[in-house]
Amino acid sequence: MRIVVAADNAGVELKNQLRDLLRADERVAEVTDLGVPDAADDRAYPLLGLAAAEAIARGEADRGVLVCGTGIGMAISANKVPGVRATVAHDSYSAERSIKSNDCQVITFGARAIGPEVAKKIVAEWVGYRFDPASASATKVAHITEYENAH
Ligand SMILES: O=C(CO)[C@H](O)COP(=O)(O)O
Repeated sequence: MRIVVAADNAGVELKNQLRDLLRADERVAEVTDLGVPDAADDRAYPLLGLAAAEAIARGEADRGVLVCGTGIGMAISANKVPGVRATVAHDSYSAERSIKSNDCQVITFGARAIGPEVAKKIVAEWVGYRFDPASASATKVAHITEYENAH
């Protein structure tokens, strides 16, 4: 699994912790950090979120972990990229269902809303989940893709 990570300056500290966790995870083949590198970089969250989602849409990464203050702006931004599904998931069950029900490639966190240890636990679990393309949920996700392709 190849994972892209990105954050604005509100989320950079948590992003760096999650990046390091993922780099130490033997289930993860590659972790690409699109920035920001530190809190002095004040690029707005959509620039980072869109860049990460575009990397997934181009097939350069399988999944993304995005962090801003709330996680909301990153999710909205990533969802604008055709083919990419993203959500905030600050609890274990939502993170699991974001993969198993929704085939989301992107999970987002709000560094001002969740503690780092909870976020790390959720990410470690999230890496282990897989979407089943033969599941009943796949038919539902297909409606989203069909809409996207038709507009
Ligand atoms: O949380 C954010 C966007 O959802 C971002 O980190 C801060 O955005 P702002 O409240 O507009 O500064």
